[in-house]
Amino acid sequence: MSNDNILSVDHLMMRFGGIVAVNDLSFAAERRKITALIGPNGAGKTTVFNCITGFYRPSGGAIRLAHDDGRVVKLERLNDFRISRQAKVARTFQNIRLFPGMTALENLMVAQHNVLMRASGLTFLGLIGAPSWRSAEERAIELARTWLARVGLLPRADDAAGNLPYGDQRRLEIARAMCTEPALLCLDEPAAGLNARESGALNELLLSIRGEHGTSILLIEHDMSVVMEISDHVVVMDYGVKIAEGTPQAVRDDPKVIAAYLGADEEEAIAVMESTP
Ligand SMILES: Nc1ncnc2c1ncn2[C@@H]1O[C@H](COP(=O)(O)OP(=O)(O)OP(=O)(O)O)[C@@H](O)[C@H]1O
Repeated sequence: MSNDNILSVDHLMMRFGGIVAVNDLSFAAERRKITALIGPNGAGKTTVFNCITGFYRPSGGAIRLAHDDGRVVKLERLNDFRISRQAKVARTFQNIRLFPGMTALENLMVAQHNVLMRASGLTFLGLIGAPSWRSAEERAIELARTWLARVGLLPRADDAAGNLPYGDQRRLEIARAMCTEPALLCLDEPAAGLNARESGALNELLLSIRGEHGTSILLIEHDMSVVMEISDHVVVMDYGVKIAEGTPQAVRDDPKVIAAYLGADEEEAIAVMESTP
């Protein structure tokens, strides 16, 4: 890997009472690349995400995010609100967390709440319809419509998010995260529950977010067809520690990785070994 890392995780520790969920984990995610974090169930992947995105305060170690302009943010010291606002880290969750009764467009407007609240002068300018507020609102609608189009959901902009098919809801969540204009996009199992066609569409979307949009992506994923096809770098965890990292091809052929998956779940082990990068 080059040294242009957007994220550096150094000696990360996370303990829950007597359980050591993440044990002295170090890895980096390169700027404008897709880094995948994989490993059998319970390996500690989501805990790492929760530390990066401020849901958990790590028991030890450092997590640094380096912006394009050289500014470095110490994520382990910030709460989740500041991490999304100052560090520009956005995430999606294993379970879909949209507002089901709001339309697809409204879900993307809610994501821009911080920008709109500032533009509204904490509601006053919004109430009187000040020009600065109106132009901020127009920009927010434009950004929302751009991302709806990018994920193929513009025709369904006015449909309730909860009425969309499952695969569409997953893409809408990614669009919502992108409306916050993140420097780093963290996706927790975005392919969970998708069929092969939907996984293919997800791959294309993530490659375009990395390629055309230039956003760095950190991905937890069990679907090896996604991991092997789109990742630039793969970090493999087992029992809270890193057991391997490298290109998709290198980790797929690594005996330690195969052993970890064999010990965990036969179906997953076969998926790793049969996957083609
Ligand atoms: N809030 C918590 N309190 C106590 N233990 C926890 C907590 N969160 C995670 N753990 C434990 O930490 C370990 C790692 O869990 P984690 O969810 O990070 O694994 P994972 O690799 O994301 O698993 P999966 O692929 O199944 O989502 C597990 O043993 C889990 O039970």
